[in-house]
Amino acid sequence: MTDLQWRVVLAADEAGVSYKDAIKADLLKDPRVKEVLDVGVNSDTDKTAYPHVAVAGARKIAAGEADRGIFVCGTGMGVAIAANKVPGIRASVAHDSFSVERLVLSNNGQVLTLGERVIGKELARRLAKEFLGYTFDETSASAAKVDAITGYETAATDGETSASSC
Ligand SMILES: O=C[C@H](O)[C@H](O)COP(=O)(O)O
Repeated sequence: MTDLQWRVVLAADEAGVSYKDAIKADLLKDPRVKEVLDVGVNSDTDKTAYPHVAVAGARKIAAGEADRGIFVCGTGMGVAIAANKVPGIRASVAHDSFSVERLVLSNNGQVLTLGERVIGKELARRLAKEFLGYTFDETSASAAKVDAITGYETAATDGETSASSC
C-alpha cells in the first residue's frame, strides 16, 4: 500500500492483553492507522486460549478485512504458530528491531507477534510502531522466496507432497 493507511487487527490471550491494549491505544493515535480491529480478549479474566484469538485475527487478514496483525501472548510463539495455520498468513515473533524489519522486508509477514512475559512494554510498543513503517517490495530478491512458501502452502492445500523449487 502506498498511503500507509493501515487496517490493523489485534489479538491477545490473558497473558498478552495488557500489551495488546497499550499498543491499541498507540495505534488509535497513529496517523498511519485508519482502522483498528480488536478480536480480544479484553480482560485478563477471559481465559480464551491463544489459538482461538490468533486464528480469528489471522482470518481477518486472509479475508481482506485487515492489512496487518499484532498478536500478543505470553511468549509470542503460540499466537504465531496458530496464526500460521491460516492459509496465506505469515506470522512470526520478533523481539528486536532488525527482526521486525526482516519480518516484512524478507518474509512479507503480515503478523507481528510479541511475548508479554519476555520483553518490556516500552520495547513492545516501539516494535509495533516500527512494524507499520515497513512495506514489502514485490520487486525485491526476497519475493521469489516468499512465493516459494506460498507454493508449498498451495501444494499442501491441494494434497500434494511437494512444491517446485524457485
Ligand atoms: O505460547 C503460548 C503463550 O505463551 C500463552 O500465553 C501461554 O500458554 P501456556 O499457558 O500454555 O504456557
